[in-house]
Amino acid sequence: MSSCTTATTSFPTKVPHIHSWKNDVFPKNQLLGTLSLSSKKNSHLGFTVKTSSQTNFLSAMDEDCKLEVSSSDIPDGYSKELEIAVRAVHMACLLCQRVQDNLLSESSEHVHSKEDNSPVTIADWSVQAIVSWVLSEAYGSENVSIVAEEDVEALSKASAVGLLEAVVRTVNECLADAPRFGLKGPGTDLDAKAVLEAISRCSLAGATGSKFWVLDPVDGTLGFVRGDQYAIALALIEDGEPVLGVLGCPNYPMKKEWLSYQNGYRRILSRLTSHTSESLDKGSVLYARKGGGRAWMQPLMCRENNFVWPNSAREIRASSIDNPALATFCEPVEKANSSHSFTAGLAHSVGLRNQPLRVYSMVKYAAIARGDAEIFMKFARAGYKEKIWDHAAGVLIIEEAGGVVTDAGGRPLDFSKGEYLEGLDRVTSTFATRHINPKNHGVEKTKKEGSGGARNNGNDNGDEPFGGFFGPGGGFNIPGLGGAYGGGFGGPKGGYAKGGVIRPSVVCKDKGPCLGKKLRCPAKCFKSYSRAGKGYGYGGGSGGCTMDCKKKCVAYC
Ligand SMILES: Nc1ncnc2c1ncn2[C@@H]1O[C@H](COP(=O)(O)OS(=O)(=O)O)[C@@H](OP(=O)(O)O)[C@H]1O
Ligand SMILES: [Mg+2]
Repeated sequence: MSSCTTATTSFPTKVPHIHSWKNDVFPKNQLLGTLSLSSKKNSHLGFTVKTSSQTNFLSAMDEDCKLEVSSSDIPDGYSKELEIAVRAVHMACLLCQRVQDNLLSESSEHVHSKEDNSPVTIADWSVQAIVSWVLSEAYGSENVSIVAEEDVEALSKASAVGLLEAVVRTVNECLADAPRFGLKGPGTDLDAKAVLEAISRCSLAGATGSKFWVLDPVDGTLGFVRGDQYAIALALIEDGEPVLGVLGCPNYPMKKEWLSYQNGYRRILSRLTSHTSESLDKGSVLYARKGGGRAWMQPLMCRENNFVWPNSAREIRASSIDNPALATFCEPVEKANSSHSFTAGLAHSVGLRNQPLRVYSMVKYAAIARGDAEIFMKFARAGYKEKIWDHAAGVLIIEEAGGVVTDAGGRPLDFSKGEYLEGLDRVTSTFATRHINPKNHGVEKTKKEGSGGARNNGNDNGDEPFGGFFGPGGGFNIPGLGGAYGGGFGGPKGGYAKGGVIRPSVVCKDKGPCLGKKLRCPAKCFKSYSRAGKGYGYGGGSGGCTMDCKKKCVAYC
């Protein structure tokens, strides 16, 4: 019998409640306390981990703690890959925490500029090196294809000798800890050549293969250098679809309530309190594999402890809130990455009332998967092409947690076309929506058709569900999306134009008092947009409403 236990939570009772997030990442009045987290009671004990199928690469040090429990409802595929990926990401989180601590205490000596002016730190290269090294050791470098964000160009220059030394040192410090994560270390330190090789083994060319890993070593580099949220994102893609996703979120705590404690306070408090696996300053690692319908969240381990797989993981579920007024959407912190004014208009038009949750990096995906928010909107500048490593891990985790991820047109994201997400609907945009029963809400149909709200612009009888993401009668209707692109709503017969905006109408198909009744969105629910911002190019009108086809038979804003 396993002697391992799940550590209990240590939470100081007299902690000041502080809402002042750096850069307003979690704005004041943010709902963090008001959204209900729909967590299942399951522990991680149902998760299959077959130690017999693992290679010697996994050290024997935590054999006692491995669970031999099998589970019929979780597919067994990728269990070895998942375990190694989770261990590697935990190790990378520790590396990043160390570098971030140094960064915050030593000024910006460790921050460098890439050609696109985004800051890149020692952590980016070091994480890429260690993940590449770990995967190559596990499978043989010739068998592993990794697509990752960083290259070695800047690091190989004669002028970057000091930088390279710092990366090599960081990599070796981290790998020296490998046994604590149940991974075999290199034995002797890697030299600069080996580190550069590990980094450059990750090539963009691999993105066209049928099976490859995709890594964003530090997603949300801005958040990282500002001492805020960031993520380490590792996914395995097979035949164009993510099959494994692991998201390391070193500043995203296990408990939603802890989000309201400012990062710096959490760090100080945790040093004053006893360390457990859920100390206040500890972040988390989220993971899932395709088809299981389950996603998990683990606390980062304390620095002096050994990592035990898969102890302390708890199942997470996407939110089940279905009232837009209670829902929250996430979006990037930086306006340059996504138009805040556009999303504000869209949010208003669909009845979202809460302040947006602006958070750096793929932690937005973590927030949705954990049920801290319901929707993710990102509308990048025209011409910007989304990269696969900024989405792959998060998409899978959300989907397995019960959410839906599509582009603005309701189509699933396509990871089969190389380094970029090609063919995103019109502008680059992604949506992550809450858990919803597709059959009840008309999503299945729109997904099959390969479109969503915008698809219904061409609806010529006004009878079909609009809104693409969610049909009438439940969930959020997001008709504003189609309208905001200039298409309006409804169609030549079913729609009604006012001020350049076509109002949708719907004939209710739900059995009950509303069956057959025609509902039309009130005109006041719509307003026109000329542009969302320089360079964004969103035109047309926007607006939307919710149709209650179940009980009250009314359409309201
Ligand atoms: N102009 C522009 N538009 C849209 N997206 C861009 C743009 N430039 C960069 N990126 C990519 O966005 C990643 C950061 O996205 P976020 O959603 O985390 O944005 S934000 O940091 O919260 O503002 C960021 O990831 P990292 O580079 O890993 O930080 C980039 O891949
Ligand atoms: Mg990124």
